[in-house]
Amino acid sequence: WLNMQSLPASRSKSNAKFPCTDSSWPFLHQWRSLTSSKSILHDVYQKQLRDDQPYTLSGIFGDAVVLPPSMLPWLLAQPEHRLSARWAQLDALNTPLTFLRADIGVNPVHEPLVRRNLMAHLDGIAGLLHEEVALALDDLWAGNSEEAWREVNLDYTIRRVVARASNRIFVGLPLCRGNDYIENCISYSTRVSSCGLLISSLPRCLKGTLGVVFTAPIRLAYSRCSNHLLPVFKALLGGEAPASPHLFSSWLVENSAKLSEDSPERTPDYLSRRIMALNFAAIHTSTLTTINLLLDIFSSQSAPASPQSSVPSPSPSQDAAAATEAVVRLLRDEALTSRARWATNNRDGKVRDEVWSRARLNQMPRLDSALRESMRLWGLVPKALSRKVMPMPQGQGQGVLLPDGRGHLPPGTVVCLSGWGLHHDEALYTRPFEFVWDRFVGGGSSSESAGGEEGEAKPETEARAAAETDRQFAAWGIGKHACPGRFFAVDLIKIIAGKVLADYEVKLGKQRPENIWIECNVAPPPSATLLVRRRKDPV
Ligand code: HEM
Repeated sequence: WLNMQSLPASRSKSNAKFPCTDSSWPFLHQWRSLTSSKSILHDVYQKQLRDDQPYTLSGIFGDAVVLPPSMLPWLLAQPEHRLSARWAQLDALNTPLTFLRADIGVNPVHEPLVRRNLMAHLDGIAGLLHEEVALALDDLWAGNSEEAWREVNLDYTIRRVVARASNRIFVGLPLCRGNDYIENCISYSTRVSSCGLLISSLPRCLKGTLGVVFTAPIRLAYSRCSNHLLPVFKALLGGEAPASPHLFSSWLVENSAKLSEDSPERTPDYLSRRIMALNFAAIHTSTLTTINLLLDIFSSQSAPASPQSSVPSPSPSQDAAAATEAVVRLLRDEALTSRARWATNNRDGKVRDEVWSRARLNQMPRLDSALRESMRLWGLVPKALSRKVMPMPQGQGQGVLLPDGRGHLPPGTVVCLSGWGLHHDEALYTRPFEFVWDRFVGGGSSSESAGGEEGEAKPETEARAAAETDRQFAAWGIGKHACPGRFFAVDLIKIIAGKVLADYEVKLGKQRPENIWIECNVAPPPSATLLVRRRKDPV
């Protein structure tokens, strides 16, 4: 623990001597990386396919050594105490500072509950997620009128839908609908990311003092959220509120009872901070992924993946709007078929009750494929699988040797792979820069040389569900540290997108707005809007 703390906190400087990803002067490539990471990450991957060498990537927010794709199996085999995923994540956003209590990030007791309890309850919570999504979307998109078209800001509205639905499972009713709580959850999760990045750009000597100033907005957001969370946990701990099988706050309290009497993890304050760490993991990531998916679907113009596909190819004479309409129709048909199969209707044919379950969500292969394809195209971590070289106990050597003597990495070095390069590798994905929505439905020619997680050969037409990880798809990470919340996130995003497809008419301007890059972070533009109108008679 002491060893870990004594490592340079964030803004890693690579002492390893590898060629730079960019031939300009060292100072210049830090600045160039701020706006040009997309081409830098693409070029370095292409170079590595030829020379199989590591490269140093310099950036304002820290340096990293980009390993060639051939080293992926070696990287995955390294134990956490040598190459640490956790410390790479903690450093990247300075979470020991930005989570306000170092041990919330360093000792993530909420993580096993995501792996175990959240996974085990996915079936039971799908209906709750749907109920919250439906209400939140109607509040934010439909307003009082079903007649008029409305222009909605995607970032503003989807962030609130995601925050409300996630908190339906994290803390339950009525808090998940409390305006002050939700606004401050959003503020907290946004500020942990932005302040974390800002602190990363500071010289080490200024982090302590300026860190306190920069984290002030996070303190404020936490303090406001804790006004709501502390009473919830006091009631759960005191037995005044019943435990619930589908509530993360209940699982946290149950778990804390197994810890020693004097553990701070048993206090309402720590339990509240755990909920905020979950909000941080869930809100920003799921919001951006949903927005990318909606923008991709409602601007889709690509030919289908397979010539046998049921989607008509846009011909030169067919206008873009007709091509998009054809894709939307197929996805909407799937959403409506699913509703028809899982709903009970009133006598007048209107839906009375809908069953939501994993079985239902698993029967939406078109939407699954579109989501996976959107994540392939825009994966939120273009610098994938970041790992930090940890110091070894005395006598066991310092640092890590790369395979085949291709270099030595001193402690503190951060390594990664070019996830962007991997996802846009023409040998793995035909038409790599296009949104081919049905690429993973099966029957497509998506990943010709695709292998599974264990490297086994996969047939060309293999369908891939959005939450699956494999060695050609790094959007969730790969291997034992792959995102444990991905099944929950995929269910939520499919529920939101399915609802939009079934119940709303949507128009997007002529072109999909360009995503923005800030160093190795890529996101849809916060100003992106859609024109929406609630369908009068969705079915
Ligand atoms: C679309 C939404 C999401 C995306 C794109 C995403 C992506 C990721 C990625 C790329 C990693 C790092 C993997 C690595 O280093 O190899 C990660 C880790 C993690 N994610 Fe997610 N995530 C999402 C949603 C969630 C949600 C909803 C939760 C919790 C409910 C969650 C909890 C976690 C945790 C606890 C880790 C750390 C795992 C570890 O280090 O072993 N994520 N996520």
